[in-house]
Amino acid sequence: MDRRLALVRRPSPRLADGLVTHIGRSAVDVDLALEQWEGYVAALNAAGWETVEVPPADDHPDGVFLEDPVFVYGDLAVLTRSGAPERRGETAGLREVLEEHGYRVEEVTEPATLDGGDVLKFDGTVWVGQGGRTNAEGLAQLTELLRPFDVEVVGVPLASVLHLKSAVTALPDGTIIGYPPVVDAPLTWGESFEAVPEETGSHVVLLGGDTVLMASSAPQTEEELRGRGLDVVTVDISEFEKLEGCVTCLSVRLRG
Ligand SMILES: NC(=O)NCCC[C@H](N)C(=O)O
Repeated sequence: MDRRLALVRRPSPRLADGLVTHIGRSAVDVDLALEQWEGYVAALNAAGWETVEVPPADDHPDGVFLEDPVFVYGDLAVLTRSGAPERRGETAGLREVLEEHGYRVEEVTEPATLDGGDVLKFDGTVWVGQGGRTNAEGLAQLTELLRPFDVEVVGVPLASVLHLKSAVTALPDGTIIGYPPVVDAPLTWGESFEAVPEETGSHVVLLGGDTVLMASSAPQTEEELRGRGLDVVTVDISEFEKLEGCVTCLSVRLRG
């Protein structure tokens, strides 16, 4: 079986100062967040994923949301340039780790902005949210970097949520699930789109086969996904949700 490897980054002691954009600020319990992060890592490990900790970014409150500073596709790793200037230093230390794991590393450059959380890939298509964090130049540079691959890149307008993957993710069979009030362009996916009843239910990490990881804050969606025959693993990430974080953004899954 392929080796399954995921990168993670330990939460900063300054986590509680993380950015909030589309929700009100509420107090984050940093000790509880650390326990929840350990639970998240344990869930990945229990599902057969080896985890590698990248160097911490303690000066960056949002550094734990590792999906945003890097996007991987095939043998390519793209270090991003966040639309939130406060988050730009989070790419530090990632090039070395990615090169160690055999990636060729490219960087998105000014005036482009791109957050990994805006990039959803599934089966030869890459959808790129166009909102507060990723601009048209970011889409253009990513499209160029992905040119060597047999891939279709599609821009998706986004206004109601932080990132594209805060609104939609893909199930193992390619169904795109989303919570309609925050999906600005459902027609992008046509009949492949299916609504879920809770916002945090629209975030799943594919763990392999029919197993998905999701937040425990979406019990109705969990039941629906189990009803579809999926094996569902849940984790409590309440402290990260207070900062608009999701299960998807707490790790970067590498190729086998
Ligand atoms: N990909 C993601 O959904 N990342 C969550 C980032 C949350 C962080 N507080 C931020 O605003 O950037």
